[in-house]
Amino acid sequence: MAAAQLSFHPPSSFSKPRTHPLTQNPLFQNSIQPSRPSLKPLVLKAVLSQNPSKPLTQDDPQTVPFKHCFTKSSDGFLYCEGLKVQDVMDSVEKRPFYLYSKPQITRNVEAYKEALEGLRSVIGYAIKANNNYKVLEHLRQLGCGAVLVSGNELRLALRAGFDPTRCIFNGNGKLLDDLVLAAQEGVFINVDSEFDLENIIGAARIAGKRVNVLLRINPDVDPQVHPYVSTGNKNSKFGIRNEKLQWFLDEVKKHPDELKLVGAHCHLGSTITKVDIFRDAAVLMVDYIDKIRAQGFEVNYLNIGGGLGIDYYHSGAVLPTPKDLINTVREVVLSRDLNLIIEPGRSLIANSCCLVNRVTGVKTNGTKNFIVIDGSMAELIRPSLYDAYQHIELVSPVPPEAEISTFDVVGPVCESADFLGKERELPTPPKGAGLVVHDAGAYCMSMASTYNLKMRPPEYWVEEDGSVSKIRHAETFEDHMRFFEGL
Ligand SMILES: Cc1ncc(COP(=O)(O)O)c(C=O)c1O
Ligand SMILES: N[C@@H](CCCC[NH3+])C(=O)O
Repeated sequence: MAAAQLSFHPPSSFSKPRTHPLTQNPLFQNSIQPSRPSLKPLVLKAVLSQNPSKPLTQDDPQTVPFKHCFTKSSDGFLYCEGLKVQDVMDSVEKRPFYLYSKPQITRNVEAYKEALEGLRSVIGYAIKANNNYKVLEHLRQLGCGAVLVSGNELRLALRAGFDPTRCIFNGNGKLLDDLVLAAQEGVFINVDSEFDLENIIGAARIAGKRVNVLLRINPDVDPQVHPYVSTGNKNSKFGIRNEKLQWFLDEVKKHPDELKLVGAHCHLGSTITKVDIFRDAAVLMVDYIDKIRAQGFEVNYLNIGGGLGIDYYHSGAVLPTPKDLINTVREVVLSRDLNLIIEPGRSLIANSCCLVNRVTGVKTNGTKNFIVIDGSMAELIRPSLYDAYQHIELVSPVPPEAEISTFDVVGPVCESADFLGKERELPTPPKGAGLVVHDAGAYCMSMASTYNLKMRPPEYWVEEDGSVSKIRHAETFEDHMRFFEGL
C-alpha cells in the first residue's frame, strides 16, 4: 500500500521552517490555502455609528495582543473596537446575541505566530472552542491548521478550506467512518487506545492510505484546573499510559503499510494559568520520544496540545501569554530538533467576544437580589456547568441614583442552575438595559443548546473597518419544526 501522498505548499512568514527534510511535510508549511468552494456568505452588512472619541482604556491593539477589545469609556459606555455596543444592540434583532471583534482574533493569532518564531510549528486551532464557519475561514486565512474531535468537525474544516494535511484528529471515541474520511484526506491522527489503533488500521486499509499517527500519551501531570477540564492525569479517559507504550510500538511495527508513527501528543487540560506545567509535560514527553526513537522510529513531532488560560476575572492579574508558554518549552523542543504542534482553542478566541443580553427585570426574594436577563444557560452554559466566572457589566451608563447592590444574574430557563454570574456588584439596571457576559468566544456558542426552546442566538462581528456583519443567523422556531416535517 502506498504511503499517504502529502502535498507541498510554499511556506509563509507564519512559521519560518529551517532547512530540514521534515519541513517538506505539509503540516509545517504555513501557506494560505486557496479556498475550497465556500458556503455562501451570510447576509447583512450594517455600518453603525463610529465613536469619535477613543475609549479611555484602549491601548494600541497592534502592540498589545492580549488587551481586551471591549473597553469602557469614562462616561460608562462599553465599546467593541471603537463601536458602542449599545448602538449594535439598537440595530439588531431583540434577542441575546454574540458580538465578536474580528481584529482581536487576528491579534490573538499574531501573538502565537510571534511566540513561535524560530521553531518549526503548526497552530492547530481546536475547532470545538468555536465552530462558527466565518471564524474558521478567518483563522484558516491567518495560517492556522485545525484540531478536530468528530467527523463533522473534519467536514466543517474541509468546507472552511483548511488543508487536511495541517489538521489533527483527536478523540477517545473516534468512529470508523470518520477515521476513513480522515485517512482519505491525509489528516494526522492521534491514537488514544488499543481499539482506536485497531480502527485506524482498518480505516487506512479502507482508504488505501498510509496514515500519519501520533501516540496520545497520558503523562499524568496535574494541570491544577477544574476536574471537568483536566485531561492529562492518570484517572482521565484520554490517552495511553506509560506501561502500555510498548504494546503500541509493537503494533505499529506490525503495520508498516497502514501506519507511519510520526510523533507524540499530550493535552493536559484547559484554563491552565501556570506555564511550568507545560514545561513539566514537555520534559516527560521528550523522554517518551527518546524511548520511541531508540526503537528505530523517526518521530519528529511533539504535540503539546492546548490549554492556555485567559484572564476571565479581568482583575488585572498578569497571566502567561502565548510567548510565555512557548518560551517555557522552546529549549526542550530544540534539544531534540522537534517540530512543535500546539492546539489552542480558548486563548485564540475567548476574549474576542461577549454575549449581549437585555435586562428583563430586577427582583428580590428577601435574601437575594436577581437581575433577570433574556440570555441564559442555554446560550452560555459555562457558569452552570463548571461554576465558571465570566465577567459581567452593563453596556450603558445608568442614572446616577441607581443603587449598587449584589445580584445573581440569572436567565429565564426553568432550572436553578440557570445563572450567568453569582453575587456581582452592579448598579440596579433599568428594564431593557444591555448587559454583557465577557470572554464568550470559546466554549459558549459551541456548547449552546435549545433547552426550553430558547433557540440559538445570532452572531455578529465588528470588522477591521468598524462595520458590523452578521456571521451566523439566529435559530428560529421554524428551524425546530423542520425536524418534524413529513413525520
Ligand atoms: C485534545 C485537545 N486539544 C486542544 C484543546 C483546546 O484546549 P484550549 O481551548 O484550552 O486551548 C482541547 C480542549 O481542552 C483538547 O481536548
Ligand atoms: N468546555 C470547557 C473546555 C473543555 C475543553 C475540551 N477538552 C470550557 O468551557 O471551559
